[in-house]
Amino acid sequence: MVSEQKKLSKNELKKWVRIERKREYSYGVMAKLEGREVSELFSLESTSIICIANAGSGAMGSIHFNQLCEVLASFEGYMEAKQSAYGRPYTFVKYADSDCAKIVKEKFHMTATEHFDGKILFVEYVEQAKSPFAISKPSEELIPGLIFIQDYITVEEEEHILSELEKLPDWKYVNKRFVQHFGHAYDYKTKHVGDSSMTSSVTFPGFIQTFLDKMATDMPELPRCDQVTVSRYPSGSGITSHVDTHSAFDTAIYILSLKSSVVMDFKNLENDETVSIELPRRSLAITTQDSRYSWEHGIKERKTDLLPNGMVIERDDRLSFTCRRILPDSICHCQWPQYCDRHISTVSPGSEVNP
Ligand SMILES: O=C(O)CCC(=O)C(=O)O
Ligand SMILES: [Fe+2]
Repeated sequence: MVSEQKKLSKNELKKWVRIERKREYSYGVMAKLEGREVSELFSLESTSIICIANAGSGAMGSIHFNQLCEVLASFEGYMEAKQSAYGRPYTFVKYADSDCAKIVKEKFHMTATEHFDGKILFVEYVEQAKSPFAISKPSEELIPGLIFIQDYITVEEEEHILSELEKLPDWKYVNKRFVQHFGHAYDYKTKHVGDSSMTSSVTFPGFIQTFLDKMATDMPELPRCDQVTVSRYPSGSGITSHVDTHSAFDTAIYILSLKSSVVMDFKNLENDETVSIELPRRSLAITTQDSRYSWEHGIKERKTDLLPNGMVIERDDRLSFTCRRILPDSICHCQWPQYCDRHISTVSPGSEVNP
């Protein structure tokens, strides 16, 4: 580096020193906010995840997150970006592999480009475990009966579903979120199959049918769904802790997360123990057994989430599919009579019925 510096003119050297100072400052801010040493933040080996240390929600005069994503998404292998919590001026971006990430790092690190009006980015590789893309594997032991599949759909499948969802008219507003119901007519007021004031359509749009067929093929032992609720959660909204009504739906409830990850809290009704897990975008969570019948699940109303590995990230708008099979005779045969609505007619305060 010293010999290279010698070749620089005085002005170039001054500029270089200024950029170096900015870089050190950005890394210092990030280390402080992450509660780590600068040396622990980044990986010297190339990885598929990069961190833009000076662009994010709290970066003054910096590049807006959406603008950043738009540019970085135009590079091959782009999968997803996660923004740190508000006030944390850095962003993590995941590519399909380290070769794709390398092209982006080499293009932008310490370099002014036309993409960002000459602004310079500081780009480093990050190890998966120290990133918000750490594999989140909620253990079956923590929440019995919960089946979790990371990356159940591909980036392309998610893109297709999201573009189809954009076209849907008539979202209904319910408790700060928006919903659409598809499939088997089901009346949420009477809790019976039949007349439905809230069902958009009893036949599924093609892109939902394709998804249901995929699940039926992959998991033939589980109930085949005939009812789908599509929910759109503006950042900051959530869903009250609840158990999907026993007598309304069959033994497995499927939740597909789209566009943004979120932390979902599960509460064991036997001892009030709470376990929070991340539902990354494109993942599928299936509640069966205890997780279906004797644990509540809900999403807190807040704009940021603390991930299991300690990272704090900003929520984006999230969409989800909740897929279920309706019990035609409304009779539940579960082994949790103490929590079953065939025995209990009242619902605990604050809970939602058939969200
Ligand atoms: O949207 C989600 O992630 C969960 C929705 C849910 O729990 C429900 O609709 O019953
Ligand atoms: Fe639910």
